Amino acid sequence: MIGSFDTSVEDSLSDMSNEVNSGNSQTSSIIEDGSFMIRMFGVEPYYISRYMSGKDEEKNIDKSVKTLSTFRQFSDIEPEAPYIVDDCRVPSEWPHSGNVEFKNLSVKYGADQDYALKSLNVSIRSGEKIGVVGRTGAGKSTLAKSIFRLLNKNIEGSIEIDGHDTATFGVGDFRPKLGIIPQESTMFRGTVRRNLDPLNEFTIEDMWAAMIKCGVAELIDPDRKCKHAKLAGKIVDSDDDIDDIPEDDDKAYWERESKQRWARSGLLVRAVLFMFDRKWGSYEVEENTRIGINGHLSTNASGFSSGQQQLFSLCRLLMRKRKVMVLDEATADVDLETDRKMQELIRTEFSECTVLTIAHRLDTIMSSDRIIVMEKGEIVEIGPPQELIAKGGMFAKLVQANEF
Ligand SMILES: Nc1ncnc2c1ncn2[C@@H]1O[C@H](COP(=O)(O)OP(=O)(O)OP(=O)(O)O)[C@@H](O)[C@H]1O
Repeated sequence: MIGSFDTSVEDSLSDMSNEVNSGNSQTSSIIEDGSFMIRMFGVEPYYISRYMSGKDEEKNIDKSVKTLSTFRQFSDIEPEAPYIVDDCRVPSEWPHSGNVEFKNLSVKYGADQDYALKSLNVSIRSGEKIGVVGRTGAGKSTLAKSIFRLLNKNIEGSIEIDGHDTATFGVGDFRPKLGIIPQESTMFRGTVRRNLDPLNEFTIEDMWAAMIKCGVAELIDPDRKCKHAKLAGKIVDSDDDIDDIPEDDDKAYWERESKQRWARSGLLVRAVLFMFDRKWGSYEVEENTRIGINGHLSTNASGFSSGQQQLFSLCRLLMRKRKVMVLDEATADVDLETDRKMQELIRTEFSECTVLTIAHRLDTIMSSDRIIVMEKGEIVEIGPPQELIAKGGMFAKLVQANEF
């Protein structure tokens, strides 16, 4: 996952920091021993010696000191729960149904702080779609974090998934078996492919199919040129002659294409292109473009809006369907129309999965099987949305005020 050490240590740390924030267990476990990294890269002694020798320009020194302090921050991170528990490994088929049970779950962020969740008791059936609502600070995200055991201490009670208390498993064992779209989507420096499939688990066809379903294919293939986008049949007419279309990662083709275009262009056009953009035509392989599955995202988000980044997160989840999934404000940054399409997609694609959807927007959760209404860390109402509205309680008031 942390594959960009070749670019610069600082970029990698920034990527890793994002991954940790998004709950990536693999990275968390790697950085939990920061001193190991310092030893591994020899960064601290290296920067100190450069700093002391006074040969660096001021900006390099600043960068070095910044990097050093980043390392120190990582080395201060407290190790989380064991990554793997040898005598309690996750069964290969777990979770097989997706029943989730919160039993007397209480959570605090610190020993001297108030409970953020208070004695939660709720059973969620396999395949149920649950909307979780409540005002700001009600405890919705804490509930999501608890499912992934991102809060390790000050937890009382248990969360059982298909009869197994998740606290008995190593976090590195069980987290990958569940799916999440966190509040803040993460994109990494590198190719679109790396962003969708950092562990090289999927085919190009899987990626295009997911991107088309989530409506992001056109963001990375605006001219509709990539073969697999065409093969997926939704981007261009089906009677296109696809034999002449290259593989997405056929670098030689695109270089040839680029030269041919150059050769075909008239003198005047060539002069203009030469002056303004010598790389015209180099399509899939051009550095620092986000075009095509091998297009590069030059910075973490590379010009994608936060809503578009959320759609990419949904793509990842679509490829890695899990029996239990949590969507924490996963479509909060997209417009209403796109949100509706995404909810429809979630209902059809994840029909057999248990999905907890945390949302402020009424529309996002109205078609849920049941709604959990939270207030000050407690569940104050639970039931099908229409029943709750008819009951005239807190959910009805929230709906009335459209205030989530
Ligand atoms: N990292 C933290 N450290 C200490 N307290 C926290 C932390 N994160 C959340 N809390 C507290 O826990 C309670 C529940 O917060 P939580 O983020 O779960 O609410 P929420 O319902 O998700 O809110 P929002 O709708 O604004 O996202 C709040 O009182 C909040 O102040």
